[in-house]
Amino acid sequence: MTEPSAYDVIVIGAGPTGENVADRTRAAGLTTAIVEAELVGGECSYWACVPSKALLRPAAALAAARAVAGAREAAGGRLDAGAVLARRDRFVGDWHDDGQASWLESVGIDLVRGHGRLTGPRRVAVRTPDGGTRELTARHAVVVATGSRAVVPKLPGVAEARPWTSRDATSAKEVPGRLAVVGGGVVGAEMAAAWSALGSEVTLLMRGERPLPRMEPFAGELVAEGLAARGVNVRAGVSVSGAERPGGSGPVTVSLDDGGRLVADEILFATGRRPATDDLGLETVGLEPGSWLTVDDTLRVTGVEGGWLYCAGDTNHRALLTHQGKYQARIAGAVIAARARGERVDDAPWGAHVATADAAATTQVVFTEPEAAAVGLTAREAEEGGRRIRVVDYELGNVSGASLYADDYRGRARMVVDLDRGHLIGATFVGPGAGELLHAATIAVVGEVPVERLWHAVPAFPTVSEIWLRLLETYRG
Ligand SMILES: Cc1cc2nc3c(=O)[nH]c(=O)nc-3n(C[C@H](O)[C@H](O)[C@H](O)COP(=O)(O)OP(=O)(O)OC[C@H]3O[C@@H](n4cnc5c(N)ncnc54)[C@H](O)[C@@H]3O)c2cc1C
Ligand SMILES: NC(=O)c1ccc[n+]([C@@H]2O[C@H](COP(=O)([O-])OP(=O)(O)OC[C@H]3O[C@@H](n4cnc5c(N)ncnc54)[C@H](O)[C@@H]3O)[C@@H](O)[C@H]2O)c1
Repeated sequence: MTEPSAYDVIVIGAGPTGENVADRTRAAGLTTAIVEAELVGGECSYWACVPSKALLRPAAALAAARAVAGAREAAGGRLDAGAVLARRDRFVGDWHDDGQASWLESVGIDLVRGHGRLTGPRRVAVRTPDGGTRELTARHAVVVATGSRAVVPKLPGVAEARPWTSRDATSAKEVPGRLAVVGGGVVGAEMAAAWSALGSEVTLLMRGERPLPRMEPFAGELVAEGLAARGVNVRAGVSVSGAERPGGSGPVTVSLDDGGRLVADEILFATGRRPATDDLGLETVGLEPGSWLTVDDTLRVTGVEGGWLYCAGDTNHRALLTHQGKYQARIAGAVIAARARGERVDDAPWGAHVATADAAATTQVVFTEPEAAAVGLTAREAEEGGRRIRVVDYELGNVSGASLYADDYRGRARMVVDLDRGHLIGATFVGPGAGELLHAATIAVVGEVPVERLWHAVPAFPTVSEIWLRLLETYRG
């Protein structure tokens, strides 16, 4: 038997999070191996963020031109679905990871291809593609960054009906004639928007009243209106009870709990995620296989003796977003390096070694038409957390910059101010291009900038950012 390869740090999973942890630990001088079972770059690069945004962007560009008289007349045609899919394919490198793998090599991170499993404290065994096993040991830390997988509910006939998950919805090579989308979360809303723009007849089936239930209610309302205006049949308050695709081919018949039926060519389940931890050897270190891993603010998994196990990205369930995973990765890399060198860990809120923003300032942009962008707490979350708040709303269409940006611009903004602390703790912007308004709000929340000081941050005329002036004027009364 060959000796295990010894590293300072082993990262399991080379998605955006794993790559960034490895980059930080090797930059700190720690020898680092990264284990990847599929493609370096992870779900985000090949079956999630990147292909979904590549599918959505052409529709947004066309909608932007159509929203301006004069340009509208030049933008009368339909999207070229073939060209959109080809552009998506280029963005995902045709599902090859050579570029990302050679970047790992160029910076001195060892890539071990195969499925990684913990076999005990600081030990990882990798089942390699040639059927062999490689044993690795870590002097300082093992980091789990294995991400998450789509959940498909166990309903009668659904598995046999070969449903789409987000992987199929982002990698499909043809536009289905009719697409049923189950679930009104972010994946459901974005994929309904993308495929309807590409020519599918889309029905969005949601259990709740509106899409995007985690955002301010007006976000879901405006996004539902936007989807309906673009031809999506948005059906609220309905649950799927089963599906049937006789012989596994041809159209799928979807049964609904109100007794109704729906026939589609494909059915997408966009019904949430589960952690990719079921075959990870968690039981060998006293943890529950298949569970989300609980971490402290330094990203160290709680309840593991010796404190050598870390978890960042989707798998810790703090915020299932690429940019938050990468933020956690930067923090985890710094913490592991500090502990390895025996340095003091700066774990006060907003310190160098804690992911404080996960709880206080998570950001998200939903790339529907209109876009919905949010940072920090919603009014409801703030109230449930016992904060004394003031909520200020303003119609984005009443800002001159917005009316120049698009005719009949429709959108809304909200800021949530903590009255005891005197600064923003949340903000939401919904409207065409609203995603680009978000970072100013993020800086105000993270910087805890007093509202009175924001009065001196003068937005340029005539930009949509003048929304800030209007929100502050409304706040002052
Ligand atoms: C359709 C869709 C669109 C999205 N759009 C956005 C967006 O626009 N913006 C955004 O911020 N977020 C978006 N997300 C969320 C985003 O994709 C995830 O938050 C992100 O991918 C998480 O990164 P990660 O590195 O934690 O995990 P992943 O990207 O899932 O990477 C984990 C990696 O670990 C590997 N792995 C798993 N188990 C093992 C093992 N045992 N051994 C070796 N390797 C293993 C996997 O193969 C994978 O490569 C989207 C998600 C979906 C589904
Ligand atoms: N632009 C972005 O930032 C972006 C885009 C896509 C995904 N993501 C991230 O990926 C994660 C996964 O997204 P998602 O949309 O799959 O999950 P989600 O948890 O956001 O939404 C899933 C939705 O499905 C519903 N649902 C669950 N079971 C159901 C059932 N049996 N029938 C009907 N509805 C059901 C839930 O009520 C929920 O509204 C999210 O946390 C999101 O943050 C981000």
